[in-house]
Amino acid sequence: MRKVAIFGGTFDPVHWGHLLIAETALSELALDLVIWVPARCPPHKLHSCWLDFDLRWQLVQLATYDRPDFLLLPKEKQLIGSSYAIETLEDLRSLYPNTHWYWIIGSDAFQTLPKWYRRQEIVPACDWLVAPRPRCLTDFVGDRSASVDFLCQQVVQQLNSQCIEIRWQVLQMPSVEVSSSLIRQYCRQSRSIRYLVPEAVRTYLEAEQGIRPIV
Ligand SMILES: Nc1ncnc2c1ncn2[C@@H]1O[C@H](COP(=O)(O)OP(=O)(O)OP(=O)(O)O)[C@@H](O)[C@H]1O
Ligand SMILES: O=C(O)c1ccc[n+]([C@@H]2O[C@H](COP(=O)([O-])O)[C@@H](O)[C@H]2O)c1
Repeated sequence: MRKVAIFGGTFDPVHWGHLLIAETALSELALDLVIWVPARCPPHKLHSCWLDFDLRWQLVQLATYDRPDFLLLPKEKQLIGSSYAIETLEDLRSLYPNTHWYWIIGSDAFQTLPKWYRRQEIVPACDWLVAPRPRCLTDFVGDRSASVDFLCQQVVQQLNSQCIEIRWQVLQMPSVEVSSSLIRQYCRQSRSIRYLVPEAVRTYLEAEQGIRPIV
């Protein structure tokens, strides 16, 4: 049976943190494939995106094009309207039968799982691979991996109280502070985003969007 992970995100824009997470999942779980799914219209983000869907998709393509085990979901396969996880999974299941499914997610997004649309179906359908994220650990001192475990256990309890069982594990990787919001902030402040995003992403943004300075 094939082992495939879905990596959903807004990717506004894609950054090195995303690539590190996908790479860690691929090698730690010996996955066959990571399918990147940029959300056309993220269901839970109140603010509109900085970059439009076509550009966010194109930047993920630039960041992943040289990796045969990273597959970017073609634009035309992307749902029009809200990008609910269960609908993404249902579509991919029909394309990839005989597959064991994983879902890659940061620990901040994992904390929202007890509120996801049709969670009774999406949660048990995948193994959840949680990437530790410093921004949801600000209240903790000391052992950070223990803190991520603690946060995840709280999510498990909330799900269990809704009679939902979950299979999950924390990815073994250094936690990294980089985020799309930080990239957007740096761009607004005309600060360099070199080494925060792949070079091809940086140069494309600079050329297409006139984003400066990129020293
Ligand atoms: N540095 C990171 N460490 C761990 N998980 C991350 C990191 N960056 C993104 N993720 C996870 O990757 C997935 C997609 O993230 P997304 O595209 O929303 O980027 P983001 O950096 O979280 O964006 P923003 O800063 O706008 O919220 C989410 O599950 C998110 O938690
Ligand atoms: O299905 C849902 O209800 C749902 C609610 C919140 C987030 N998601 C998914 O979580 C993934 C990460 O979202 P984000 O905001 O961190 O980019 C993305 O694939 C979303 O479709 C899904």
